[in-house]
Amino acid sequence: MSETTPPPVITIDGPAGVGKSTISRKVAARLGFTYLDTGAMYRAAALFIDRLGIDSEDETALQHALATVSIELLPAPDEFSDVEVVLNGEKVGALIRSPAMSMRASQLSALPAVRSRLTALQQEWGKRGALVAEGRDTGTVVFPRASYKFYLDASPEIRARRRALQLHAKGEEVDEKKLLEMTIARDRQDMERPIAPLVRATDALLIDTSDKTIDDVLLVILRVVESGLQPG
Ligand SMILES: Nc1ncnc2c1ncn2[C@@H]1O[C@H](COP(=O)(O)OP(=O)(O)OP(=O)(O)O)[C@@H](O)[C@H]1O
Ligand SMILES: Nc1ccn([C@@H]2O[C@H](COP(=O)(O)O)[C@@H](O)[C@H]2O)c(=O)n1
Repeated sequence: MSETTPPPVITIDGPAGVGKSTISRKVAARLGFTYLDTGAMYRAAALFIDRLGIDSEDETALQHALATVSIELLPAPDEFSDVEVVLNGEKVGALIRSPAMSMRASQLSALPAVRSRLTALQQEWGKRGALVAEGRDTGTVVFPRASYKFYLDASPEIRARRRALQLHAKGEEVDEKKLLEMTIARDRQDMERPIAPLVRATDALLIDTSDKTIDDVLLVILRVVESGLQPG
């Protein structure tokens, strides 16, 4: 029996608002890889569960409902936009990107039924072609044998500041203190859950983005990938 080599996967993990989507989209565009936003899938799953009103303690009901859910990610029109998320045929991009949905996705993503279903769906993506996958556990759990792994980090204050600027640019009202509190709370939830917590894979290259521009970070990643050397 002949073994085929799986398509290459680059994983980019890190805490909330550190720049994973921004950087991953650019890396994917530069390399011609598909961009996989695993956080968008957790957000869509949270919306799905809440709409059905399933008791999050009811593992069997969750497993049953999630077994048939359809979560599609449509390519973003350009490297600056979010992927479009289609939940059971409905475009839900605008509904899942609010700060409230960020927290809800974080709460529900700790549930075993949610994690096992979404991990399986994400691993299917990895079989179809070259990927840049970003999230919290893409280098540790989803694609432990990824070709290249990166872990982005920056202080919560810097991340909340960047998020505030981003929302401000969109004309949204911003309470930076509240954003900081939510960032810290979400990180804690994601880092302290028992299953697939946010942690740097031992073989991931740590990039502290605090004093780096987006282009600096992009350059570091592309240099590693184009050199063909494993980062870890
Ligand atoms: N190195 C950087 N320097 C300055 N701003 C940055 C940098 N990296 C990202 N940003 C900005 O920070 C904001 C948050 O980035 P982004 O949405 O990519 O983070 P994320 O890690 O995907 O967040 P989340 O985990 O909530 O999905 C964006 O406005 C982005 O432009
Ligand atoms: N691999 C992942 C990706 C995301 N999550 C959870 O989803 C929340 C939203 O993710 P964003 O990247 O879109 O902000 C996040 O806070 C995590 O709780 C995850 O568990 N695993």
